[in-house]
Amino acid sequence: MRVKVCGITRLEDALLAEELGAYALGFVLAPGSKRRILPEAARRISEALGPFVVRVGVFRDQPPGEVLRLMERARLQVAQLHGEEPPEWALAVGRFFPVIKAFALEGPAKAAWADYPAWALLLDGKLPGSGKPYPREWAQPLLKTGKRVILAGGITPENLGEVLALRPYALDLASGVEAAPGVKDPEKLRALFARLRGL
Ligand SMILES: O=C(O)c1ccccc1N[C@@H]1O[C@H](COP(=O)(O)O)[C@@H](O)[C@H]1O
Repeated sequence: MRVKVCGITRLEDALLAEELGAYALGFVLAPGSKRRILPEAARRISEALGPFVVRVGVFRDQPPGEVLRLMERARLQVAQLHGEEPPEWALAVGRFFPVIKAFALEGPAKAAWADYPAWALLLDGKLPGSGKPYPREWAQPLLKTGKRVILAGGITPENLGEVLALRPYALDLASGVEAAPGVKDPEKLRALFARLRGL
């Protein structure tokens, strides 16, 4: 299973996640986040990683020009739009970087979201990065469309089985493997990848 570890702010966390087998690492460049990282700090981490781990920038309601500037400054590879961005913004960013579009669930996902112009769609709870899960069956209408769907929102090493059962394209975790916002817990990271190998 592809796993993105999000909310990276420290080099040691990034290197451990890479070593354990993370497919992608997320750097939150959205204002107001308790996991926000400056683009220069994200760049230093990005440049220390090997070539086979995807560097994702996470944005919320930032116009395409700002997203593209930050992506370049931080040397990231995929843009995750986590707000109410109109499709035109994703198209503008998508001319330069693959886009992941996140949707906040307050009820069942809408199959029509599959038409949003993005490489993959991400389903999160109402409050991004809050660690609060939603009823997992809410993901089904979008999963059934055949679009690449990434599941996020309150995933932990303990509840991994219930999200894996839905057979998403990938999983995305922030708080479930943290000791504090922006600080990963090495034991939780190890538990996550050990469980993934065992399931
Ligand atoms: O983590 C944040 O602070 C954040 C801020 C703004 C947009 C997205 C954010 N995080 C995303 O939230 C989910 C993970 O949430 P959880 O903590 O595992 O419940 C993931 O998609 C992050 O990219």
